[in-house]
Amino acid sequence: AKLSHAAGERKGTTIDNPVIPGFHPDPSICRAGEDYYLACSSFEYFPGVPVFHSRDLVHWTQIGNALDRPGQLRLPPGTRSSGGIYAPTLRHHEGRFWLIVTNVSGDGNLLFTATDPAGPWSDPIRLPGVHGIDPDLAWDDDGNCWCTVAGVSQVRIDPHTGETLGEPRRLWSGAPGAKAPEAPHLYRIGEYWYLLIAEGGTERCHGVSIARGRTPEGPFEPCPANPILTHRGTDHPVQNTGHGDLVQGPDGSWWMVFLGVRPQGGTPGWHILGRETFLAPVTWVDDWPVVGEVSTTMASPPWPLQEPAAVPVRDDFDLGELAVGWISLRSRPAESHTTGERAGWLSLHARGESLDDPEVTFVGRRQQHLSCRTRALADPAEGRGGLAVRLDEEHHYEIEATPGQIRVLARVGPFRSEVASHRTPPGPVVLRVDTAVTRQVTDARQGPDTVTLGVEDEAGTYLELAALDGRYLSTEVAGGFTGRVIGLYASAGTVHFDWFDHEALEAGTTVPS
Ligand SMILES: OC[C@@H]1O/C(=N\O)[C@H](O)[C@H]1O
Repeated sequence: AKLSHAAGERKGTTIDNPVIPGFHPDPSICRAGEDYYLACSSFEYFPGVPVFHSRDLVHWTQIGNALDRPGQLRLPPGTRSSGGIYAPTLRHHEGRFWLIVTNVSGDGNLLFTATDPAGPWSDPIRLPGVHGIDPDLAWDDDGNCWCTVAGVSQVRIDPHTGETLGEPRRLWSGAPGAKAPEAPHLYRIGEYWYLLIAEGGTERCHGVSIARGRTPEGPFEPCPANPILTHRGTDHPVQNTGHGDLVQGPDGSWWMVFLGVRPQGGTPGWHILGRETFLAPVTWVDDWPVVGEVSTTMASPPWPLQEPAAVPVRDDFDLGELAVGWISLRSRPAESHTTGERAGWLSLHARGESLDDPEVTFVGRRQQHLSCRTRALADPAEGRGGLAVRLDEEHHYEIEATPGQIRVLARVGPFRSEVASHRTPPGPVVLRVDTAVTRQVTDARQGPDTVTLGVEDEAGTYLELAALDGRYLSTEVAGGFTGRVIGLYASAGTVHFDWFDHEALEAGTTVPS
């Protein structure tokens, strides 16, 4: 089942940015005819490397995950949160799709190919001679394949065998003293080879710079206007902008996808959805790219937009397999996640004893809306489990059901607490989590949002059990490279879930603070 994102709705002549909201960082994009494909990093989550399709660069539908077999994606239990799969590069060359990515939790740099980006992708081609993260692929007219990595260095490889051909060479590494030159992408555009990089690190100082040369190996001269994109030192609503990739639009114009965050609340601002995928127009001056204005509402590209079908609010697990947008932690053993054991229900069998455990049976969706409501019908008769908002093993809030009892639990760093407890009649129960962004910031100490957790009785009457400050489930507090994932878990025995609702809450929907 495909998951399409209603981002970028056309209101008059504007579209919304980010074009792929929620934790979709390190976007890499390629064009194949009239189709666009985009891949993102995925860290400790399985399946890995979500792949999206678009015909208009504005509306993106997730069509699969490139790494959806254990043989492709090994994330052993020791894989730390924000370890695992770092930034990918996705390219289309000679009728084939190529994906190169780093698994920093063991396997290093890996190359995958496919004829259809929705999958299946190949088993990994290992690249033992390629050292460094953020590997890029580019081919020259002589058929040489150049692999460039963060730092920035480059080596010629045989993409069919993974063999490195020749010694790695250092290339241009950004402005003198630039921190963390990474996310290199090499392009042949017109008479130049361009080397695009990110620098400054993926936080508030992030930016994009570029250099050009006459050959894929350089030498490269830096653009006098570097960085060509950064919001460092500004109070722009979109921060941490960087890690870009260039693409040509249907009309030949140029565009950049890149990551950014939307801090909420008072000062310094906390981002809760992770690093999201944004789009910006690019024009050329003296054969140098100039990135257009970045905003959360931008002028619509000058071509017809192709809006996909809206994402259904309810997933009722009737499809016999989980939709592509569902992600689990590090692995998804068939025996712990079943759809069909109880017809039309998702059955989760516990492994770890709580969300503190890297092996916990958890399956969730990336939170994509600043304000949203998530509900699920859970039957805890044979176990213990519920609905959680997770950032990592040390930062999560959950509402947990056992037969006849509901508890709200919170873990923030070293602190664990049972925030609330409530007796319920035996049988299935509707669990609910709302997140509501702080709209009116009247006090700099206000957090980004409020997370409320509660239950609905048979009549649908909602009983709120806890309202928690969302800053503790933000990257500014927890660190890391990911964003919130809202999902279902079992921490003992078996818990069955009949359905899962996830929907945006209208702006201004208030939940008590
Ligand atoms: O997103 C994970 C890594 O973080 C980075 N920059 O901060 C690299 O470009 C990504 O590979």
